[in-house]
Amino acid sequence: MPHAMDNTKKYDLIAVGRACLDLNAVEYNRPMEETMTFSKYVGGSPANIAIGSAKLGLRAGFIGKIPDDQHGRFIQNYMSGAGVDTSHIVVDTEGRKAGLAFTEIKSPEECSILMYRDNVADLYLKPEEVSEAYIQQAKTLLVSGTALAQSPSREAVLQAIHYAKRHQIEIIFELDYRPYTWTSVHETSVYYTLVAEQADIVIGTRDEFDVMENRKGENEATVQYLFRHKPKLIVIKHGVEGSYAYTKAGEVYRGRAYKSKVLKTFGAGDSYAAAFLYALLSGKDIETALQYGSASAAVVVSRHSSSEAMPSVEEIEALIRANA
Ligand SMILES: Nc1ncnc2c1ncn2[C@@H]1O[C@H](COP(=O)(O)OP(=O)(O)O)[C@@H](O)[C@H]1O
Ligand SMILES: O=C(O)C[C@@H](O)[C@H](O)C(=O)COP(=O)(O)O
Repeated sequence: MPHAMDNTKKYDLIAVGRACLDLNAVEYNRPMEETMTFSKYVGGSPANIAIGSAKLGLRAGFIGKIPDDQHGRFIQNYMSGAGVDTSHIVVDTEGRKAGLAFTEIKSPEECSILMYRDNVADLYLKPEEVSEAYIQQAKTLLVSGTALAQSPSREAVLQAIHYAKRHQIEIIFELDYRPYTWTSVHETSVYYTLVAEQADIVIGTRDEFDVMENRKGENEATVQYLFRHKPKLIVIKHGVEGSYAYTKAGEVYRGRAYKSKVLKTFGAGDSYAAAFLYALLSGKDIETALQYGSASAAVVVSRHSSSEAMPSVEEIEALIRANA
């Protein structure tokens, strides 16, 4: 990370995409139909990553659009209380709503998410609402793939990427594939490929890279292709099987998942990304960053939420030490 030690930058990471609500089943181990109560948390993958990395001590900012209602104000207050700069979150003026993610916890292994994403404010962020001066103050720009699903959010993200490139800000692309937001896998593949080719770091699950390639692929072929373009670091996650980090120089690192008392499986990816990026941006090596990501995910899958559950540096380091 060339900018890792650049202290002239006001922000370590600015995330662009959705800040929404998670409504997590309070009664576990039963289907959604029988779940009567839900707890409210801030959610949305890039918001979770910004919150998680701020909790770890990164200076994080956020670009997105929230509704002009109680939910929008809850999101903004929570994020700002968590230490995320919310000065460039735009408030919608056209009656759009917050995205909702109801979670079902049927068993620790069997979890699913029911998303309500019609007319959601986040997908209406416009390119003219993205500030070049703000992005210029960041070491890295984290782009969520879901924000590419529809216009004008798609153009807003492409605009943000253009500003980042203009000012040599590193681009991190989190594939963050949410099928309900897209109308066609071909379209997803086109935009994912376009952005992945321009990013410095690409992070996703094996399944998400398959969506990008629109075929069932293999890690070797994926990285070989992307390394012919801009990426210099590619992280491919394989759930409980762990994850791999590939560098353009040809190194391959394996991160193993830590044992955890799993309550639910969602939140793993966002907590992994927050801690992995925290470690890299703090100047740690890739092997250590993989341990941070895995440890952070192991903590979050044992807790009820994705955002509120994000661990501290001390918790992550204690878990790594305990598994050394
Ligand atoms: N059940 C689990 N127990 C412990 N760690 C897990 C578990 N599931 C995932 N992880 C960790 O979280 C990382 C990301 O999980 P993964 O399921 O691949 O991503 P996503 O949540 O984005 O689908 C994994 O590489 C692993 O380190
Ligand atoms: O990203 C969303 O809109 C939903 C998230 O807030 C939710 O907590 C979640 O699904 C996180 O899952 P992950 O991708 O496994 O981290």
